[in-house]
Amino acid sequence: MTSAPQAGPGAASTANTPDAADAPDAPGDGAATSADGARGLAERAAALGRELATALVSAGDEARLAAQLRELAARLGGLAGPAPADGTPPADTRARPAAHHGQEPASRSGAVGPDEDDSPVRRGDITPISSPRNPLAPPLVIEREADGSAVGRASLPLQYQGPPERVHGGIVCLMLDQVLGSAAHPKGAAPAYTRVLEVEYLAATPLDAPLTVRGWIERTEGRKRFLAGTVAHGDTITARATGLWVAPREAG
Ligand SMILES: CCCCCCCCCC(=O)SCCNC(=O)CCNC(=O)[C@H](O)C(C)(C)COP(=O)(O)OP(=O)(O)OC[C@H]1O[C@@H](n2cnc3c(N)ncnc32)[C@H](O)[C@@H]1OP(=O)(O)O
Repeated sequence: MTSAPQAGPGAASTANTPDAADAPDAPGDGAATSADGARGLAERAAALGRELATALVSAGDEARLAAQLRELAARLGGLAGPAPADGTPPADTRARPAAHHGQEPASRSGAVGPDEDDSPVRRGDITPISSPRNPLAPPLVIEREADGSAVGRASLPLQYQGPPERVHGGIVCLMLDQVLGSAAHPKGAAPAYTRVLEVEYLAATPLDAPLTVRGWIERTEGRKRFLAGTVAHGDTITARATGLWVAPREAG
């Protein structure tokens, strides 16, 4: 096991998950006009995107869906605030430059990895499982434990369903990839990538229920890091995984 906070690609992908205290206000609270309005706006809009996805896949009649769409549209419009007279977006909400592909991690909360810099769009900011600004992500909130392991928590709504009432197996695997990837990056470790990920599905992973995903390093051999992890609902381990993360040779 490692004991330090991590850095690296897996880490970066998890580090943008906000602490509860740092999380944006609930969506629909009005226009995001604070100094870090771009991030707040993006995260609020992403939250509405998640609500939209849930509404679209939920059983219901068209009238009910239409009402939900109108309500969401109103809340989305409320986030944007009044349009400037000349149509120019305010400076802090302009489209950011395309993502770079550097290795530096990002952290919103500091709970995992060092604090993020102010670079435009950070790789860790956009993963489809942990990013608060990506409406595809639940998001899974990942933190580093004192012993160096990583723990992610999420409750997955209907759009993540595979078999009825169960989380899709690919999503279970995605959560494990992300959390084990975070655990694979103790502070100062070279970036490493998933080389092997084996998942055993032991029991149903329920929708709309608190899930805990854990990952830890079992051993390290040079540039190879062997990981293990679990997904649990309460005391029930619904999946477990082992994996190998490898730093490219050129990383030294
Ligand atoms: C930053 C923010 C964004 C991050 C998002 C979150 C990421 C979440 C995690 C991911 O999704 S990572 C993305 C998916 N993974 C990849 O894209 C990795 C694709 N694979 C590679 O790029 C290369 O395979 C890799 C750099 C990982 C390694 O290539 P190499 O050519 O250097 O090595 P190779 O693949 O031949 O094998 C590496 C070592 O593993 C060993 N190995 C391979 N399979 C094994 C196995 N099954 N069991 C044990 N060892 C195994 C292999 O023998 C070898 O050991 P040795 O170096 O000691 O000889």
